[in-house]
Amino acid sequence: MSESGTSGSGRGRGPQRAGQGSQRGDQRGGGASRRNAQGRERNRGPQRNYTENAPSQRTRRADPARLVAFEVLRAVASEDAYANLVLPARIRHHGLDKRDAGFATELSYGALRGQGTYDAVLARCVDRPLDRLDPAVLDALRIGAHQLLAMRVPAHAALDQTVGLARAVIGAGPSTLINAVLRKVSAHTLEDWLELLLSNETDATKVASVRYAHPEWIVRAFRQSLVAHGRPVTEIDDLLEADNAAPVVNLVALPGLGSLDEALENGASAGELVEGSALSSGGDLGRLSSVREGTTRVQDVGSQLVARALAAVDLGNENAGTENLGTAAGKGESWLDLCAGPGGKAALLGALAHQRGATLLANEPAPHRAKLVRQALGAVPKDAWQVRTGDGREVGTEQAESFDRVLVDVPCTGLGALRRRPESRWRRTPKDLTDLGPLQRELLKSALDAVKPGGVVAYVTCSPHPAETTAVVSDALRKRDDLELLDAGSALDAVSLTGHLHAGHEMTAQLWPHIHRTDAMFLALIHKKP
Ligand SMILES: C[S@@+](CC[C@H](N)C(=O)[O-])C[C@H]1O[C@@H](n2cnc3c(N)ncnc32)[C@H](O)[C@@H]1O
Repeated sequence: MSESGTSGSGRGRGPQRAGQGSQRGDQRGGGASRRNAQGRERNRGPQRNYTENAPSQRTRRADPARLVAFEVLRAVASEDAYANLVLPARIRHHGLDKRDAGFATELSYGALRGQGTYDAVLARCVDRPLDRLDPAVLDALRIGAHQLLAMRVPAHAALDQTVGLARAVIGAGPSTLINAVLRKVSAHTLEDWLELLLSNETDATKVASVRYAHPEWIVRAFRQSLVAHGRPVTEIDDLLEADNAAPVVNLVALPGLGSLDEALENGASAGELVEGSALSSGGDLGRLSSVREGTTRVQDVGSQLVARALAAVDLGNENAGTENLGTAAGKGESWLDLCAGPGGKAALLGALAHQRGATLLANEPAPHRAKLVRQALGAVPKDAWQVRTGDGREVGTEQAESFDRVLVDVPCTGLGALRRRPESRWRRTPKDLTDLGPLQRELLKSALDAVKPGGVVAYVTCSPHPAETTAVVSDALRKRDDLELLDAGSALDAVSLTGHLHAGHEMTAQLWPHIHRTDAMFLALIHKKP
């Protein structure tokens, strides 16, 4: 299907751009593409050469990779599905090879992330409001727009294949509309479209919203978040842009149990922010025996840093101390992970607890997630941990003043991990913030009740929003006089390899995708006075 053109896809600001991949093309004929090892179609040229055929004479077959992307978008829109769960299942179902799987991933994630920008473009090319289009047609248009505006796909291939897909799965009538609309889309580059759409727009929030494909409320929320955590508001563009890049995959070797050697021998590179971490080279991690055994796990570096920071707090006990004190530090301590599912931080904490002769109770109310916690802890010797399936709000009264270290990683909006969940920015609403606030406060209260005098609670969210970070912590501190904040920025520095993350502000700490290349993880360390 692909015909040659010349290559070129400039880096620009806007929705996810396909990076510069290797130019080794796949030379299969028929419906197969000339995709490189990253699944990107090669030889995208600035010129727009269309086949002369009318839509009815063009391909009627759906290219399997595009079909997978279409099915992912449909499941997200009509079944409230999560793209990261649907995509692997659809890839398996259609038997895509590595290149086509890469292409389908980039196409589905990119079309979902960039939806706001593409809808603004499409609105200029369609003769009716977008919400009056058949939702399946709109998804096909979004897929076409992403190929035309942000991927290295030749325009004729993007058009032919998207129209072919529409003919095969939606019908002949809609494919004519899709053909006409995508031709209009292809008349300009993304930068030219943004210029056309935004040159007369004076509202900076609207500009950022369309340019970086984020809802306006999130643009405003991120500005507030930057300010709340002591960062210049001028970083907003970098922050929004970081959300549109495909996230790196980090690995953690469970301390005392796992090793990164195998991952490093297979192309991973050593992590620069925290010990025991590596940057995956991609591909199927299941080929690594250490990953299959569960002693090496996929985990964002931000999560690794906050878990290690909690474990490293010097509680002033004879036995407790920093990791450098070796296995005696923390001996005999009880640790609690109050909101543990699916168990990423619990696995790291469990391994650290085992190393030090401490024990971990991991709590999770959702039975299927509690099962995931057990699986995550599977590589850690069983005498070091237990899983409780129940409401974390009850632990504070049931097991008052029982734990030396408590992690309370509360359910949150996930605004700090938008790059991982391509659809979530369009699903979340400001109401989620207000709905989650009471639960976050009750869980923190339970954690503070459950910790022993002299112990420490780590309040963690994967969101930088002040409503679910600093406001929750200051409310808790206002209500009691037996609490004090420890310096979370210094605690993160102490467990980082660089020693200076510059994440701290007014005793709490905030990591950022555009600064630290981690999820936007928030940490407050609250010490209960002895
Ligand atoms: C942000 S996630 C925790 C992530 C986890 N710490 C990890 O690193 O894998 C929040 C968890 O809190 C759980 N949760 C929801 N309501 C809860 C409650 N009332 N008590 C305890 N946990 C709750 C959710 O099911 C979810 O698994």
